[in-house]
Amino acid sequence: MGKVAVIGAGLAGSEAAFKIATSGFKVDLYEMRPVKTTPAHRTEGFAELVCSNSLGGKDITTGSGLLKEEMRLLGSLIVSVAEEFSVPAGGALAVDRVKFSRRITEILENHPNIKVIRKEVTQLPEGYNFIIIATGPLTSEAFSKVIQRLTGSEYLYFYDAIAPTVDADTVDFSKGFWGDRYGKGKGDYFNCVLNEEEYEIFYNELINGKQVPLKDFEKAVFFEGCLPIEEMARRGKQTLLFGPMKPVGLIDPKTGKQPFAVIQLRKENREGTLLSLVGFQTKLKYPEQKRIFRLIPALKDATFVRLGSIHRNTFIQSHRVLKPTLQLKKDPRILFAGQITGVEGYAASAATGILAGINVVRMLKGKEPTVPPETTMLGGLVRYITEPKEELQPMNPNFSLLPDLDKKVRDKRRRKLLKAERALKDMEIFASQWKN
Ligand SMILES: Cc1cc2nc3c(=O)[nH]c(=O)nc-3n(C[C@H](O)[C@H](O)[C@H](O)COP(=O)(O)OP(=O)(O)OC[C@H]3O[C@@H](n4cnc5c(N)ncnc54)[C@H](O)[C@@H]3O)c2cc1C
Repeated sequence: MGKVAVIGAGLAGSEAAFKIATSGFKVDLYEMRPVKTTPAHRTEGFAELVCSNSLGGKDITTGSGLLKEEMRLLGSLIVSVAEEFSVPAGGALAVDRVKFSRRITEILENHPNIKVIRKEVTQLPEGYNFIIIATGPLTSEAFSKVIQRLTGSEYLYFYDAIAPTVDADTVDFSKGFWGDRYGKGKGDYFNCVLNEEEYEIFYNELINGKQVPLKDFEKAVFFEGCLPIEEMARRGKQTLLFGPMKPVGLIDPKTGKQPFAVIQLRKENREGTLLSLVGFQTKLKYPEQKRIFRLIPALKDATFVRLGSIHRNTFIQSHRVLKPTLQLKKDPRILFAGQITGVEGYAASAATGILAGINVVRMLKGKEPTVPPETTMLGGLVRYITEPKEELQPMNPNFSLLPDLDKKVRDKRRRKLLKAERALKDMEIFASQWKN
């Protein structure tokens, strides 16, 4: 029988170890807490929720709700324990975080196939047939260096500067034009145009917007390369016009002139259904981001599918180093799961842990590793993080990750419902067949 190590007993590592153990295989689960802790964790419990106590919405017409339903079909430990200790939270699955983590710890510590080893892993442990790395966004420094050696240093990020992303369907394309600066490129940018007066209003709101207070461990100096947009604006009224809002090299076809200022939107996925605001990473509070960015004429009615943020986050460039099966291309006996792969949020991290566990079980049985169909949220998510692109930014589950099944259906909710039903049907088949 093969030997498996799972490193990190967070959301992803707990799911992976549980899947392997309940499939009848032995697994060593390494967790460094309480011997060494992270700047965000407070306890020694497994699957500790470090911030919000919510695992996101339950409605299957939301990306996060659909993903959790798929996880349930795959026998998720996190989802079943979350339901056991849920607390009222409207449409969201929120939990009593202490009882939740305590129960998961109990289940894993008492499982006959799991051996828990409480120590910081500083080298890749030897003597294992398969290793799952699930050390999360706050991977210890010593182990980050190991990952860096495994993936190549240029493929490991330590800070995460996320720019807001909007649903392309909600952008007013009459308030700007497509084009690259100096005509270089393939026309992947949409330029939202602002005149002087619009810029003035936007600028004043931006510098006075309410910011999220920095947590102690985040009080790092911002890199010049990823300054929050409002920080940059505070350096002077002209700074943005020479930075991310510079209009040079762009001619508005409507006026034949260079606009006063632009905000560029870049396609975030192949289909172009998601567009991100280039260079607009921010520490503004979420409601402030929506209010202020909707002052940009083209974004007046925009739906934000992701809001901007900057925080410490260790993650690999999965699209360069991982297969969709979550195996390291260079060494397929090593798999990655959780936020370190570039997915974001409790549920998405846990879901990738289940997939890593499934693939290790398959390989232990001498079978090829697998990926859920692309019509499922988990299938869409792992394809998204591993498909070729310029750069990876952490990704939440979102409906635009799934192929459009019926473009003719106008009603958005109905289209989502159709996608969700199809996803669940396909996941049910996958869940019943992955063991074969
Ligand atoms: C400050 C902060 C706030 C967040 N808030 C939210 C939120 O509100 N909602 C949300 O959905 N998501 C939030 N996230 C994201 C969320 O934490 C992650 O998506 C999720 O916890 C990731 O799961 P994971 O299993 O990948 O990592 P974790 O849950 O972090 O698990 C990784 C585990 O690995 C252990 N470990 C690290 N290095 C080593 C080592 N060398 N040896 C042994 N063990 C090691 C850690 O102790 C930890 O237990 C937040 C993240 C951070 C950092």
